[in-house]
Amino acid sequence: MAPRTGSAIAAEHLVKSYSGGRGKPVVRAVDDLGFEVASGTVFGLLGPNGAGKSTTMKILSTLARADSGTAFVAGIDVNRNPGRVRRAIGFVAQKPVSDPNDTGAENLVLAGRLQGMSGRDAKARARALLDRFGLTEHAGRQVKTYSGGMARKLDVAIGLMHRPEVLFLDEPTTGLDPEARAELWAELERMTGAENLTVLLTTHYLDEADRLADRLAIVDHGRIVTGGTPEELKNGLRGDAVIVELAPDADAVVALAALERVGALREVGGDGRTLRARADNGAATLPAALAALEAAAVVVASATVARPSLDDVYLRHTGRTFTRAQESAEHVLETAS
Ligand SMILES: Nc1ncnc2c1ncn2[C@@H]1O[C@H](COP(=O)(O)OP(=O)(O)OP(=O)(O)O)[C@@H](O)[C@H]1O
Repeated sequence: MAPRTGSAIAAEHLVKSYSGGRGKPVVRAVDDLGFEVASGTVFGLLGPNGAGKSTTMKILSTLARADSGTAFVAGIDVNRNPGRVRRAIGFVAQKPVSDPNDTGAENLVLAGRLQGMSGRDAKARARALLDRFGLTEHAGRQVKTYSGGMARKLDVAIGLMHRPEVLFLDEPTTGLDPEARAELWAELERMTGAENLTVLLTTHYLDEADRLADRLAIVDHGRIVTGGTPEELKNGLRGDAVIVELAPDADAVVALAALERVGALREVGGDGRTLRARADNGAATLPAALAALEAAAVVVASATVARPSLDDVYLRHTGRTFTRAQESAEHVLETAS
């Protein structure tokens, strides 16, 4: 496959398996996965822990080799020319890369020098990036004194030192508090506009994908289950979500049957005490839904109507809510550790 003009990333039929270790089955982390990212755009890979996002990113950034499939990054074949790909990309991993005992400015200049920049160029670029990320007044402080949000911004700046064409951001805001997340989102939005960068972002936060990604792909069990702009994905669902939270002793089976009898509701389903359905006009349908539940002697704790969210998109394509998928992935990780 040759990359299409205008696409900064083009991946096709990628497969990567890991041995599960002593007597355990092989894990197919990436399973026939492919997508394209237009130059100068932000593309999000959204999925719960273990979906295969990091493995995909590692293949595209040459840190891992696919068992099969092809991938071009910045027009370069990752299998044939990994060295050239590395020079064209920046990679911001989940773990910090800065030296905690050096200052922010020292970390940036060192990163630039390692990438082959002259001392003067590295210092000028470091100054510009410190300014862009609001770190100028902290430039002379050791990184170990930075807050989590500041250290994360520095990691992104380090990834940008050598002016990459494509930036990989692996779960950029995991572990940050809500305020630091919001601040980093704003910085990332400004940065992508100013640097004419292509960004591939992985995240398990629905709101992060919704806010930052021009287009996104939802990944589940190593495969892309659906993709598009956040708006396209949400509009594809037609109608509002009607969400009913049952009281603790309510019978969920009886409640589901009652909702299924309401003509204006479709896709009625349940996840524990939370029941969900779709309706063309959620607000107009809610009274009938509540009346049906009352007639069936089901006690309701709360009921809401919402415009479609990416969680609804995820549910439609995978059969489970994102929160449930994330919880079960975390359970697997805890059991394994
Ligand atoms: N080096 C490895 N050896 C064995 N199994 C691995 C390895 N790396 C990843 N896996 C497995 O491959 C699957 C996909 O993992 P991957 O890290 O790509 O998912 P992810 O969506 O990025 O999740 P996370 O957000 O937790 O990083 C998981 O089942 C994981 O346990």
